[in-house]
Amino acid sequence: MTRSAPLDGDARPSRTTMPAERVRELLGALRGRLIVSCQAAPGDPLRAPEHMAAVAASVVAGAPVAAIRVQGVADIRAVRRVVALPLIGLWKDGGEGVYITPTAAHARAVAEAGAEIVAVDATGRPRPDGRPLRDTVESVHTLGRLVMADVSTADEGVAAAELGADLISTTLSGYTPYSRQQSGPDLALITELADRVDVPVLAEGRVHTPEEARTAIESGAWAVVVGGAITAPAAIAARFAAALPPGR
Ligand SMILES: CC(=O)N[C@H](C=O)[C@@H](O)[C@H](O)[C@H](O)COP(=O)(O)O
Repeated sequence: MTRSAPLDGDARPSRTTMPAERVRELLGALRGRLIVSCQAAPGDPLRAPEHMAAVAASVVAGAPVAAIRVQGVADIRAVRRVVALPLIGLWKDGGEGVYITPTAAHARAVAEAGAEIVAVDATGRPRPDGRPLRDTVESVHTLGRLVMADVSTADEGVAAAELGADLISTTLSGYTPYSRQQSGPDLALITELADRVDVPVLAEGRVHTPEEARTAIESGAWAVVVGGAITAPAAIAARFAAALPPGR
C-alpha cells in the first residue's frame, strides 16, 4: 500500500545529506500520528516566540504528538529550546502568492534555526526571486534536512516529489485560485497524492475535528497536521460564538 512505501526497500532514497537511517527514523516516527502547527497570525496577542513556545510545550505535555510545525526563525529557536520533538519549520514572508519559505535563503535560515524538516511553497507559481524550487530543495538537502512540499493540487505534489521533496502536504489546497475550495480538509487530494507519489503525504489545512483527523489518515495520509483547531483560541472562540442561536 502506498502509505508504507517510504519505509520499504524500494522507496526512492532521499537526496538529503541526512543519514539514511535518521531519515527512516524521522519519517517512521510521524506515521499515523498527529502533528500540531503552532502559529499566531499577525496582530494576534499570542504572536511572540515565548507564547508559541509555551503553546508548543503545552501541546506536547498533553498529547502524544509526533512533531510541531512552527513559523519564523525566532519561533523555531524558541520552540526548539522547550520541545525535543522533530520540528517542521517555515518562514512566511508576505501574504500574497508564494509566501511560505519562498526562497532558498529563507529555507537555509529555517534549517539553521533548528528545524529538521523545512516546509516550502511547492506550487507552480512564480517565486519572488525568480529562482526555481529546485534551488530551495537542493539547499535544504545540503544542510542535511528534509523538504516538506506544501502544495495545492496533485500535479504540484507529483512535480515536487520528482524534484526530491521528502514529504508532500496538502497545506495550500484552497489557497490558490485554481485549487479546490472547500470548508474542510481536501480528502480527495490526500487520496490522489497517496496513489501518485512514493513519499509520505501529510493532510494539512482546515482539519477542524478529531473525526476529520482520523478520516484524513484513513484516506491515505501518512500523518495529519492540525493548526488553528488546536492552537488558535481566537478562531476557536469565534466558531463557538458563531454556532449559538441568534437573537440574544
Ligand atoms: C495556507 C497557509 O498559509 N497555511 C499555513 C501554513 O503553515 C498555516 O496558516 C495553517 O495554520 C496550517 O497550514 C495549518 O492549517 P489549519 O490551521 O487550517 O489547521
